[in-house]
Amino acid sequence: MRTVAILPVKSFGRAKQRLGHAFPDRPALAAAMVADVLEALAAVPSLDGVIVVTAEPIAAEIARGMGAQVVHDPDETGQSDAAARGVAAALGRDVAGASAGGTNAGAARDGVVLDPAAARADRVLLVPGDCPALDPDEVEALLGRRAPVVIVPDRHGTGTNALLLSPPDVMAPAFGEGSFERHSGLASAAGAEPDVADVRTLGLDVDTPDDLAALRRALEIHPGGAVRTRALLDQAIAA
Ligand SMILES: Nc1nc2c(ncn2[C@@H]2O[C@H](COP(=O)(O)OP(=O)(O)OP(=O)(O)O)[C@@H](O)[C@H]2O)c(=O)[nH]1
Ligand SMILES: C=C(OP(=O)(O)O)C(=O)O
Repeated sequence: MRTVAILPVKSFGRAKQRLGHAFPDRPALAAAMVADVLEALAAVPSLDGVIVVTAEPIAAEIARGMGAQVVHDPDETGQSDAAARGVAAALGRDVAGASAGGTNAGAARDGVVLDPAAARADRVLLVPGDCPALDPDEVEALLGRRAPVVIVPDRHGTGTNALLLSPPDVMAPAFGEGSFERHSGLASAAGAEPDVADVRTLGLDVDTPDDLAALRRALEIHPGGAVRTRALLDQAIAA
C-alpha cells in the first residue's frame, strides 16, 4: 500500500498570525517547524513519499532538499484547498505548478508531474507543518491503522491535526475551527465510520501562545527531535 504524506505550507510571511507577539520572528519559526516535520516524516518507514503544497520558495527549497515533491499553491486559499491539491497530485492527476523531486520524481514538463500509475498513492496522510515535535514512531504506529478515515484530533478535541485517508479521495478535507466534528460527519457520509487516533506529538501543533508554551514544555520533557525549532526557541529565550 503506497502511502504519501501531504504537507500544506502557507507563505512564511503570512504564517502563524495567531501567535501575535508570542514569538518575534514568525517566518523563521514557521520555516524551522516545517523542516522539523519533514525530517520526522522522512524517518517513517511506511511512508513512500511526501508532497509539500506551497507558494513559499523557502519551503519549496527545504522540501526538495529533503526529497519531497513540491506542488505549487497559486491561490493560498487555505489548508483544505492546499491539501486537496496535494491529494490530486498524489493520485497522479494533472496539477499545474507541480515539480518533481526526491522520492516522487516523475516526468516533469511544464510544471506538471506525471506520476506513473505505479507511483500513485493508495493512501494519504494529511499533516500540518506546525507540529515540529512529530515523532516518527508515533506516525509509523498511526499508519498501522487500516480504516478508510482516521482522524487525529487536536489537543482540545475540537480540531483536526491529521487525516489518514484511504483511498486518498474518500472524502474532502475540511480543516478549520470545529473540524473534528465536520470530518467525522464527512467520513460517515462517505460510508466510512471514522477511526479516531490520539497521537501526542501531532497534538502539539503551534497556533496560539498557549500552544507555543505547551510545545516548550513538551520539548523540555521529551529529548530528541524538533532540532531546528528547539534551537530557535532557545535563541529567543537567550536573547
Ligand atoms: N499551501 C497552503 N498551506 C496553508 C494555507 N493555510 C494554511 N496552510 C498550512 O496548513 C497548516 C495549518 O494551518 P494553520 O494552523 O492555519 O497555520 P497558519 O495559517 O500559519 O496559522 P494562522 O496564521 O494563525 O491561521 C500549516 O502547515 C499551514 O502552513 C494555504 O492557504 N496554503
Ligand atoms: C486547521 C485546524 O485548526 P488550526 O488552524 O487551529 O490548526 C483544524 O483543527 O482543522
